This record gives sequence, structure tokens and C-alpha cells, in this order.
Amino acid sequence: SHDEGRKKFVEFPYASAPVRSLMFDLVSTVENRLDSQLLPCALPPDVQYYENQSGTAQASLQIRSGLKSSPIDFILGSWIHSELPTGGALNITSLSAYLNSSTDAPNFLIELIQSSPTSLFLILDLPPRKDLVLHPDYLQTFYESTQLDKQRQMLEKVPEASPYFSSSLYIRCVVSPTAIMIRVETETGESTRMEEIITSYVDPVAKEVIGIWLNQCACGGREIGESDRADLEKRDGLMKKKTIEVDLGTSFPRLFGPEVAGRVLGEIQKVFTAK
Ligand SMILES: C=CC1=C(C)/C(=C/C2=NC(=C3\c4[nH]c(Cc5[nH]c(C=O)c(C)c5CC)c(C)c4C(=O)[C@@H]3C(=O)OC)/[C@@H](CCC(=O)O)[C@@H]2C)NC1=O
Repeated sequence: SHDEGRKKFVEFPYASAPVRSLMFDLVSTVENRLDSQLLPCALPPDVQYYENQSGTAQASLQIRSGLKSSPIDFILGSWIHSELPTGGALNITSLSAYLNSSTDAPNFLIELIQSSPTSLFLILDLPPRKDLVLHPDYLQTFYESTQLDKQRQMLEKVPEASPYFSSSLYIRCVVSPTAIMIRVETETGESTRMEEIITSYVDPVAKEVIGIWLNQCACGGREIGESDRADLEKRDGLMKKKTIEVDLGTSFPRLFGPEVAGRVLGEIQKVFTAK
């Protein structure tokens, strides 16, 4: 049933304690605030949890669609664990929230990509859904008045943090001017420092950003005119299509093999293109 899939998901079994605690809190915050607007996860059990042939890669996926009356399109949570040939492991945990075309407010995204105990990539953003040059009021409402850049500056001052530039120029287009895209590198053999950075810096900033998204975007009540709706749906569709290609297009078949990757990507596409 759907709560077994959810239970396995929120265990985040391969995440470090601070990452598990943060992701559990973020999922709980979103579910508690939006629960009445969300349907249970309807993914097949072999997509809610899947692994590759040899069992060296495991993953969990939860997608909860919003009721028709809700501005929520869907909430997507995922964790992926893959043993690396070098003996280390790749762990990707992500939580994203997509709004539908009843509002033009930004979406929410957090991704923690850990390829070793001393190396973490953090993506934390409210990706805009309108062009910011054409709509300065949008920039003002969602990025200036919310002081999101203060959150980015909090993490920028961590000595071990440096800006992460995605190799995908498209990914760089999609993010907001206040996007947090950093790489944290701590001393080898010093895993306590990474845990301290996650607990003392990443955790509070992520909770601040998701609070802004819930208050100003998901529950902000910003309506959209009928004439803008078609353009917004087109832009949303393109962004979903392209981010799947960039994020998953090469990594999924490599990590899970073509058969499992095809099955999981097929289910994600269904939700991403659902009307
Ligand atoms: C909207 C704004 C977005 C931004 C800003 C963004 C950023 C990035 N994600 C990357 C990746 C990534 N994400 C996920 C989760 C996931 N993504 C989707 C997308 O629909 C789904 C459905 C799921 C759950 C299954 C996985 C599994 C995965 C990778 O393997 C990949 C990665 O870690 O490679 C090292 C990086 C690719 C580019 C790069 O290497 O720089 C880059 C950091 N991804 C956005 O969508």
C-alpha cells in the first residue's frame, strides 16, 4: 500500500544522519501544510522502490499529485544510492514541488548529491516560472521582498563551500538569481565537519527557503489571467521535459540498466505530462 512506499522513502537509509533528519523534516513540513490538497502516491510498488540487476544501486521515489482544486501539480521525493567502483557510494536525495497553471508562482527544489563523505553538492532554489526581465514585479515579489539572497549569502560564507556551475547551460538558465548551487569539500577523514555544516548551515537555510515557498508560492494565492495560462503551461512542460533529460537521461540507464530506467522514467513522464 502507499504507506509502505512512503515509510521506505522517509527512512532515507543511505543518507547521513543530518541529511536524513533534514529531508524527513522537509517532507513532513510540506505534507503537514499541504496534506488536505495531496492525493496518496499512486506509483506502482516497483517504481516506489527499485534497484539495478546486481543490487548495487537502490532507489525510492514518491510522487503525490495535488487535487484539481489545489495549485499543487505534484510533490516529488526521491533518494538514490549507488555503490561506486572506487568503493565509495553516490547518494542523491531530492525533494521538488511543482505548481500548476492556476498560479505562476515559483516551484521548489532541493537536491543533495553526495559522492563521498567529504564532498556534497547542494542545489536549493525556487526556480522562476516567468521571465524576470519581462516581469520585474515577479522578481520583486518572490526574490527581493523575501530576501532569499540572504539565505544564499549564509551558505556562501562557509569556508568549505564554493559555487557549483552545472556542466549543463540549460540548468544554469532554469535557476533563479538567488539559487544556491554550491559544492562543499571538507578535509578527508574529517566527516564530522561535513555533518556540522549540514546541521548548522544547510538545515536552517533549507527550512527557511521551504517556508518562503509554502507561504509565498504554494499558499500565496497569486492567481493568473486566462491569457497567460497557455504560455505558462508551455513553459512548464518544456522545463519538465528538459530537466528530466539533463538530470536522468544519462545517469538513470547507467545506474539502473535500460529496463528499470525505462520503467521508472516512463512513470515519471506520465506524471510530468499529465493534464
Ligand atoms: C529545475 C531545476 C533543476 C536543477 C537546478 C537541477 C540540477 C541538477 N540535477 C542533477 C542531477 C540529478 N537530479 C536528480 C533528481 C531528479 N531530477 C529529476 C528531474 O526531473 C527527477 C524526476 C529526479 C528524481 C528521480 C538526479 C537523480 C540527478 C542526477 O543524476 C544529476 C546529478 O546529480 O549529476 C551529478 C545535476 C545534473 C546536471 C549536472 O550534472 O550538473 C544538476 C546538479 N536539476 C533540476 O531539475
